[in-house]
Amino acid sequence: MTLTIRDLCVARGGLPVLEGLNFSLAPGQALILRGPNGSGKTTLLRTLAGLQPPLSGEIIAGEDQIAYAAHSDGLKAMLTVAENLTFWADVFGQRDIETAIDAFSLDPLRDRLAGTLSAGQKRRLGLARMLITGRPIWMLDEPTVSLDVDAVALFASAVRAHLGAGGAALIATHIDLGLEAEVLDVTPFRAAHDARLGASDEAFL
Ligand SMILES: Nc1ncnc2c1ncn2[C@@H]1O[C@H](COP(=O)(O)OP(=O)(O)OP(=O)(O)O)[C@@H](O)[C@H]1O
Repeated sequence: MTLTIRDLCVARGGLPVLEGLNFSLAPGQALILRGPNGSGKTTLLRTLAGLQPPLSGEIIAGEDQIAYAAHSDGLKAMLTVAENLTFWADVFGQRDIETAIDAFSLDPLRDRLAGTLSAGQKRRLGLARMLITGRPIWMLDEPTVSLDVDAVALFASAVRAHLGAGGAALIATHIDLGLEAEVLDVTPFRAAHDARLGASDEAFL
């Protein structure tokens, strides 16, 4: 299923951050989101993932197509690595956690409490969750933060495999992942009056 964005305006605290966005993401395609700090990449991803409404425009995607990995890993500290993945498998109606464990080399950690993992290990587990969702369109916000070189390579391989299986990915990242991907620089779409100019109490949760 292709994700189609038409004349989209995304906002923060009611103030436009990015506007006039038009693009699509087809099966097998990766798109890298670029732009300086504060330019609106997270706001865009959150809007596409359905966590906040757009100010205007259209997001055309089928139901339950999008899986989102935010800055935080969303792990349950008192569950083990395997239990975290099983929990998410239950949420998304999936069974297989071994593919995700293999993809992110989590087997030696499978019985460790998630709360005891290092930052990079937590990130690997958070990213492994994407495979568990069974959803075709991945939205990833700075997925490689805390990852070492080997883990970045694991992540890039997982994305490649996902694309090869007909999935798609929209990835906000400042580093080169070595993926065959188009780049969408959000800079030209920054709203004339952006959220930096106004105050808002709205926090990203
Ligand atoms: N609480 C807030 N009140 C007002 N503006 C905010 C608030 N939080 C974020 N913003 C602003 O919203 C805009 C978009 O931020 P966003 O996090 O989407 O950018 P980003 O491109 O993901 O940045 P980064 O590369 O630093 O992660 C920025 O101008 C930011 O300063």
